[in-house]
Amino acid sequence: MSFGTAASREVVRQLMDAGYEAVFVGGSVRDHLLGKEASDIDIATSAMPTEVKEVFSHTFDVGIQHGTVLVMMYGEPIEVTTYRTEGTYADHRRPDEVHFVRSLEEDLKRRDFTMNALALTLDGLCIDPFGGQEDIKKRLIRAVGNADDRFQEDALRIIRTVRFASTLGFAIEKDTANALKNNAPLIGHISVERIKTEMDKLFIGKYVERALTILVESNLHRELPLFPQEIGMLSACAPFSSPLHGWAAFMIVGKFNPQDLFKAYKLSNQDKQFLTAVSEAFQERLAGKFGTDQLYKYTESVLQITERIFHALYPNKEYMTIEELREMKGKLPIQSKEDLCINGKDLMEWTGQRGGKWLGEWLYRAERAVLYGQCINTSKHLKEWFLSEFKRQA
Ligand SMILES: Nc1ccn([C@@H]2O[C@H](COP(=O)(O)OP(=O)(O)OP(=O)(O)O)[C@@H](O)[C@H]2O)c(=O)n1
Repeated sequence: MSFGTAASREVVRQLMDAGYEAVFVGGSVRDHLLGKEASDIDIATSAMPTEVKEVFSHTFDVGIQHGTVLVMMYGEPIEVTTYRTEGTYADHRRPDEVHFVRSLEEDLKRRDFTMNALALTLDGLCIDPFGGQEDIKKRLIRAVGNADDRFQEDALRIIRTVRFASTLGFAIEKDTANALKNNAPLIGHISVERIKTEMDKLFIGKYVERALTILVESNLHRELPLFPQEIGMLSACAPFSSPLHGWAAFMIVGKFNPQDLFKAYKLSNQDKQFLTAVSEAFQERLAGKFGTDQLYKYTESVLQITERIFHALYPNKEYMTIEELREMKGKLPIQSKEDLCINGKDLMEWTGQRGGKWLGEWLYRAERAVLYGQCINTSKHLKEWFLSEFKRQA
């Protein structure tokens, strides 16, 4: 099975033709060996950044201080990074300095896990100085060299370990697992944005329950800004079909005030909107409210995760599957305001009155009338309904 896109293969070929070494590296090689479709193909080369720029006519300096040049090939952007070692990591996050080197092995040595320290040549030869292929076969996450060093260099790797446990279902090798526990407090050096990105990936992993257990057993959860006490409950809400479903369960199981959660993990406005809706829907569900109003006002996604959490917390209570929710929602006369057959212009025309606040109020009433079956959603029926109601109120 040949690896890489035509564009990425061409970039490797041209670097080699110019007399440099060039190989595929990183997560895409790992995923390829796992039989998964590889995305985000990275190329590493012995050429210095200035030399890479000499080989190609279309390049961009995206991270040249770290050795990365973006090469445009057949309209596709390809990242090419010079083999490098990294200096000290004063803040446990970013290296203070990088040194460009001509040796691939030196470059692979600075990487986090054996499964990520593999390189693939254009001919499909796997360069694997740290036994990454064997670990992939054994389904093991093992740090390259000394695990303490790897985590101390870059504390994000601590969360990456658990994220990979979630997405790949791999076990963590003993020394790496010990180092994970011992270095847990370093998580404090990572920005919440980065933690959030890793948690997003962790939530949608196929093995999320196992990963959540690892997180707690390694005491990593204590270092996170917020974490629910009831880990079993959180797991019971899994699997999650999107990161937001994971955060919703996290919020409800943890009994967190949504505002505290938003602040702690710096969530986006879009995330906040979704989670606020889940929080409200859950309260209504608890209060025994589940009817036309809820079906109408919440999206299928909000309803689905709310039901899932409700079921996990109250397993003996009745629960609706996504198919049932979808069917019930589908039976509503309208799905949203936009489906209403009339608009403000119609109301102005029928009454001869000018626009104003009253329009919104009457459109809302028309929406409820249709939703609750008091009027059919056609222009003719709505006109009749409206004129009689309007006259009655005048
Ligand atoms: N904290 C990190 C992040 C990345 N890497 C190295 O850089 C490569 C590329 O990292 P990234 O683009 O983040 O990809 P992966 O995390 O490996 O995979 P995915 O794309 O699935 O997130 C990794 O494979 C690994 O060799 C590392 O050593 N330490």
